[in-house]
Amino acid sequence: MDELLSVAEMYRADQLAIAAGVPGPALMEAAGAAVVRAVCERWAPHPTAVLCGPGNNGGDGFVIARLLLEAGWPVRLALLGTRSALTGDAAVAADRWPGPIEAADPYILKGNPLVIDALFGAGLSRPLEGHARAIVEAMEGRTVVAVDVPSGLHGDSGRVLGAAPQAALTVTFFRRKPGHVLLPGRTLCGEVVVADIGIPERVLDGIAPQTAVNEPSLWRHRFPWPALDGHKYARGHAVVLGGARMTGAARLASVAALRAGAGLVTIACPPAAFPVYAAGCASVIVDPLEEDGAFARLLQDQRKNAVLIGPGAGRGAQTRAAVMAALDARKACVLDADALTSFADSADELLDRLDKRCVLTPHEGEFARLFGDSVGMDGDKLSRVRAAAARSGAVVVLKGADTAVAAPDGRAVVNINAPPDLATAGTGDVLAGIVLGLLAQGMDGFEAACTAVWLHGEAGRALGPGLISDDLAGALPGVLKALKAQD
Ligand SMILES: NC(=O)C1=CN([C@@H]2O[C@H](COP(=O)(O)OP(=O)(O)OC[C@H]3O[C@@H](n4cnc5c(N)ncnc54)[C@H](O)[C@@H]3O)[C@@H](O)[C@H]2O)[C@@H](O)CC1
Ligand SMILES: [K+]
Repeated sequence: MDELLSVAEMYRADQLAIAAGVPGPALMEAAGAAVVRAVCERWAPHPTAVLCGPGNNGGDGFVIARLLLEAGWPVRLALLGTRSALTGDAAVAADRWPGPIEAADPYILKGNPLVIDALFGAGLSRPLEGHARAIVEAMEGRTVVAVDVPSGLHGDSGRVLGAAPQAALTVTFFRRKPGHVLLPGRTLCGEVVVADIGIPERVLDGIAPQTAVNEPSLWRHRFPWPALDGHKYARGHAVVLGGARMTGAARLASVAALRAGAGLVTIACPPAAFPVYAAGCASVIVDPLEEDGAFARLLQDQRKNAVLIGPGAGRGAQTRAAVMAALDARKACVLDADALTSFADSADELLDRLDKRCVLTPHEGEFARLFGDSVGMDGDKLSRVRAAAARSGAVVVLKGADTAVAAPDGRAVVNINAPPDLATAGTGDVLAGIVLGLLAQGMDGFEAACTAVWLHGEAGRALGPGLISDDLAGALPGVLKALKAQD
């Protein structure tokens, strides 16, 4: 499993490693050596400027400078702050640096050296200003190798505090931090190498991280592959509420639910729209809602076990009533788009009714409308999605290029396989449909959401540039086949 450690958890990992007998200076020496290894694998000896900060990130820099010098590289080292202010392991590392210590002035970047950014790492505690900011800004356009994180990037949030350089390579230690995968951090890090610095794996038992990169090892063992002796009813019957006008959305979602493996999919739609839906995918059942209360009656069928409401549903009282009908019928639910926005003025009415068999799939705008009052929009993406899941009791998928998924019990993942080509109309409807198809097959809400987000990203990658949302479901068989081959 690819855990993501918060900054606090990483400090705890360091402490536990030291308590287990790995000395602090040995960790720093290993960290520096790992950076040098990564650098030497990628660049030939080259004039290099190592910029060291006032803490242990700077200590790593002293180790790096010494090891590069020993490897025959032309190295200059500059320190932000004074040598006498260094303490602990950083002071030990500085003692072992045989060369001069220059002032961290943008002048040191003259001649376009390779820049090793060891100014600030996990200890970043406030926005960069003054001298620190000037030297970071002077890195613009240079080739930068970041130690742990690009300085100024916050390891928990992925946000820039003041300024941060664009790195070509970031070498971090033991495990990635959320800031390496959340935007804009992921972009600023460039290539990320995770180095083993001698922290024993078992320290994770004492930390029990709750955050991970979304990858198949988290949920593959529970993927609902059809059984040889199974039949379509064993694979669930998913229902999609179809709208009167934006009919494409429910059609995209219904096909995606089928491709994700649902045994049957029904679109329940206004009678006037019946011909449009009926002329769509031949594998989808279309059921016109002839009179008031027809949707609730349709859901009385116990075999219909999962419901998607939102894509193209329209905003307002009718959609709110449909959501309440699905919740009253105790179906597994996916609520997306208009189903979320319809509760913008009465968020608590919805949030008080949800449980972990409900998956909400808002983008940032929908999230703001539903959770703006309870959770707010100031926190970073992971904190907000976690708070939203805790508030609602539902699984929340906060979409974007760095989609984050949280369960009400505190688990969360960040998804990193989605290509930018997915930023096109209708892809959200497809995602909602995949979640629905997996819920119909009995997957639990959090696992269904994580699986769906990953499959959606893989389908996007398989198609690449030029993809439109109509293509995505058709790419799922190839993605699923490759996933199955990993078993
Ligand atoms: N045993 C350990 O804890 C290990 C730590 N390692 C390195 O140590 C780093 C963490 O070290 P530290 O906890 O000393 O933290 P940092 O070295 O990241 O920064 C802390 C220092 O920066 C100052 N500072 C923070 N934000 C500032 C700002 N905006 N402007 C100016 N000064 C600012 C703080 O006052 C403090 O002096 C990691 O990122 C990693 O690179 C590695 O050597 C591996 C082992
Ligand atoms: K750094």
